Amino acid sequence: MALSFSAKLMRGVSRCAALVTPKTAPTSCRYFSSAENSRVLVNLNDKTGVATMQLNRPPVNSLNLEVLTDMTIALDKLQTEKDCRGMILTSSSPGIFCAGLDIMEMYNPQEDRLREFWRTLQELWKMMYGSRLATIAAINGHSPAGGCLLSLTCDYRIMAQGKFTIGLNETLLGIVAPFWFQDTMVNTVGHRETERALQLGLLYSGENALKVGLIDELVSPEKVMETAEGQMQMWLKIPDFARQLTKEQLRGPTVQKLAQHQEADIDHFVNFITKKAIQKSLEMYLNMLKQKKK
Ligand SMILES: CC/C=C\C/C=C\CCCC/C=C/C(=O)SCCNC(=O)CCNC(=O)[C@H](O)C(C)(C)COP(=O)(O)OP(=O)(O)OC[C@H]1O[C@@H](n2cnc3c(N)ncnc32)[C@H](O)[C@@H]1OP(=O)(O)O
Repeated sequence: MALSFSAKLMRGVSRCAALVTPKTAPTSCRYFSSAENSRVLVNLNDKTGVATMQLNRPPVNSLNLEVLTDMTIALDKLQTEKDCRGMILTSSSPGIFCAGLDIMEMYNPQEDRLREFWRTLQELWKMMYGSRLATIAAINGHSPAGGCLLSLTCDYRIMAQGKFTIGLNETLLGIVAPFWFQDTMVNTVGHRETERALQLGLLYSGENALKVGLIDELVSPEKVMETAEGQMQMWLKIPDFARQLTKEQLRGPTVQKLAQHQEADIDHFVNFITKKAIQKSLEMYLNMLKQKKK
């Protein structure tokens, strides 16, 4: 019998539930996942109640089924820690926050895995967008497509200055950002800017992202984490209950919309991605990425 998503989550939680506390760790800092080969590195500072989640899948932190699953499990675990109040999402590879979904999950896919991949992304998005935690994205590098989406699920975005770009560029790959990607963008930058950005597949510079409100602050790369930590202190000055209820009122309807159409969205995604023309577009984009190096 197929396991429900929550059953799979519980199975995953029990698999990685042991908290690892390396001898060298400060006593206030608990490591949920610190092994260098973990795809997601998570620690919780018991003194501040702030967790840090680092994407750790070099070279570009592209999101495959395993990374998405690990993130979902880690977030679920943090949210059940009653003393955890905030989370900073960042990357262990300065220069790349996240290259978005792993295109290899969508290219020549096996249908079962493709379905599970999309469902896991949906679940992660719902958890992140509706999280009881105050969440801040410390965007320390490029953040296209799914990378931009992840940052948009946070309550506040700080990006590193430099040549990095951010945006929902799906149309450049010949694919279409689904309604819930679009909703998240509309809720952040408004309808008109979303129309322009998504149709053109705009990748914004940090300066332009700041102008349209896609990010909240642009700071030098070495200041990204300390700015995130400082900003988090402000968010945590607000009583949790009041902040959480306000967030729920503002974001709940958007989360509900996906929850109500989740199965249809998976069918739609699978039908769309497996079309010959879409596979051709993905192949051309992958070739373009490889050619770039030569
Ligand atoms: C109506 C419709 C309704 C329903 C749904 C239908 C549609 C589906 C919607 C799907 C939504 C999709 C969301 C996505 O996120 S798609 C992914 C988009 N990502 C990108 O476009 C980014 C591509 N990458 C880059 O631009 C660069 O890699 C980056 C991030 C700027 C970093 O540059 P650089 O440091 O120079 O690194 P390289 O380019 O050399 O990359 C190194 C290595 O990684 C491979 N790679 C890069 N990105 C990805 C990726 N996203 N997936 C898989 N692999 C990736 C790259 O090819 C290199 O590989 P190599 O083997 O050559 O080393």
